[in-house]
Amino acid sequence: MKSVPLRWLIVTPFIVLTLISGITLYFVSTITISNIANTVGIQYIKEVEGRIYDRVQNFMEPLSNIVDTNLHAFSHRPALLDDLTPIAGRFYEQATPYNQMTFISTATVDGRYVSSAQDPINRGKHNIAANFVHQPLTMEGFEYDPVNFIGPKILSDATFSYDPRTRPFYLDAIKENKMTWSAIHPYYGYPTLGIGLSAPIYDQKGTLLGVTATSIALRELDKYLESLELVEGAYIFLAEENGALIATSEGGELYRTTEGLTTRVNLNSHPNKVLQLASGQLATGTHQLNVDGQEYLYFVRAISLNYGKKWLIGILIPSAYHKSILAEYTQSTILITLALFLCTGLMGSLIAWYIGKPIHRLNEAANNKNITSIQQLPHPLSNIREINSLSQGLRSMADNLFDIMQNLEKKVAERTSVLQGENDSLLENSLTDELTQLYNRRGLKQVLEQSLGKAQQHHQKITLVLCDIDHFKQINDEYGHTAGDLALTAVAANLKNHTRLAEDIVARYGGEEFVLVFINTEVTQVMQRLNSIRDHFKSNPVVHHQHITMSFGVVHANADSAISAKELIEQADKKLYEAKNSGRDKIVV
Ligand SMILES: Nc1nc2c(ncn2[C@@H]2O[C@H](COP(=O)(O)OP(=O)(O)OP(=O)(O)O)[C@@H](O)[C@H]2O)c(=O)[nH]1
Repeated sequence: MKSVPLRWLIVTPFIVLTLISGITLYFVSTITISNIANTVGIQYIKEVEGRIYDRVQNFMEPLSNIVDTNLHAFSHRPALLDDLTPIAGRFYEQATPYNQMTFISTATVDGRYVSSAQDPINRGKHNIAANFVHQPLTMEGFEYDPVNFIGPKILSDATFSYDPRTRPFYLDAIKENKMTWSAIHPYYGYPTLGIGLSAPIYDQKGTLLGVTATSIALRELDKYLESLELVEGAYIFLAEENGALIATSEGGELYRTTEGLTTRVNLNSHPNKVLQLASGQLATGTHQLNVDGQEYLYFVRAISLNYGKKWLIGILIPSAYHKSILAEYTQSTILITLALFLCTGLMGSLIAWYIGKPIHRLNEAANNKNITSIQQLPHPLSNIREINSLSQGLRSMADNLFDIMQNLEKKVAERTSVLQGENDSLLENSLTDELTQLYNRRGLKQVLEQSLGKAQQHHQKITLVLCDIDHFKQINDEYGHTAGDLALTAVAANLKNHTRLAEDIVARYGGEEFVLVFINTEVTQVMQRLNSIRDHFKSNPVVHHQHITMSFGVVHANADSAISAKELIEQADKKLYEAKNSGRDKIVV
């Protein structure tokens, strides 16, 4: 199996994980992002819509509460309507908390009218209007007086003839004979719409006493929608069920006056194309709207006010908005994830390097032919316990091996020395004649060739003598073999005594035949030696008073002669043969 580097083993899983995570995150985010964006968008819309719903409800609630309260009071205590002056104070106080409560009024069946009148735009302009104070059915404006309720007349206000029973709020309430909403209408002279709620007053016997009403300016709702901080490109509208606008986040006009004719702005005629197209889908619920290629999430919710009034809230948000936010988040998440994996991979690589480096060093030392490279490894080798214990193990193994090797070397040296001795002894034995301790024929061959080569190299003379004991058989026959051996030993000693130990050679050539080699010696000197040898035999018996003689064949080679050892011996043999044949005890040169 192919081995894998530690670094790759650690880093590869992180690279694979990074790729898988990146690809998975990319696909998951691409597929789910639009669903999530829609869900988030709808959540956002619902949250905004809830706030608007509550705001509109809170805004409109006082209207019906006040009418309800007054209706209840007058129908149970009709006498209150006998004097409308305190009613002026009551209405003034009721309107005080609400800046947009333009009128809180009551008209009686006999045509009297009193109201708390409030400027729909300019806050603080809060007065009393009544048509019975100085002249019946003549409307006048009055300052509020906390004691008398109706204070001095406001001179700047126009005085005009006014019969409330001819006004829509009165007529509608009588006609419907119940709590009735007025149509939403502009306040003349003011840039705001308004709406009223009126109810006929009956006493407990069912006698009609008049009509009580309130009206409110709706400009606050428009300002509220405008003030909402929405995502860029979003729109909100508040409209009636037929699409007539009550308020928008646009802050655009809500009614137009053309040639004295005032008309409400409807969604379907709105200059903003998004709002205009929104008019096509006023059913409550979630819709998708495409305006010039731009997708909008569009949500419509109904607001049910008291007494059967129903309005619509519409919210439009560009779908791209949440998608782009989510895409940014997803992108960041992917990048952070990838960066994390990358860092982890790098960290893994560093760890691998940290672990791998001492292992690599161990490996190098282990592969080195010199065992000391393991012994010389630093200690501790690494901060990793396992690697240190491996290094320690390897070091002690190397120490043991080192000791074993040293012992082995010592034993081999000892053994080699013994073998060398044995070898020397064997060699000596193989070259020496056991009986006479002279060179045997093999020894003679070896030393003769060396001496001959040396003599020829140094241009020295060399003389070889082959000699044989005469009639040696008779000694054996007469005295036995042991005596013959003693005789041979005595001959060898005599020959040896007449040669120079360092330079000359004495050898037993075989049986009772011997060889003498004289280096750098004149023939006359050789002859002297041979004669001395012969003399010694004459005066010294070799065994049992037995004297012997020897025959000699002498070959002399000059300094420049190129004769071989073999030729020397052959020639000497011939001379010896001559000596033997010519009567023995002779030297033939
Ligand atoms: N004791 C003993 N006798 C040996 C040894 N080697 C050879 N001989 C004897 O030497 C004798 C040699 O005899 P021969 O070859 O007939 O020669 P010889 O009697 O000396 O006569 P010539 O050489 O002709 O003078 C034989 O009897 C051998 O047995 C040895 O190592 N010990």
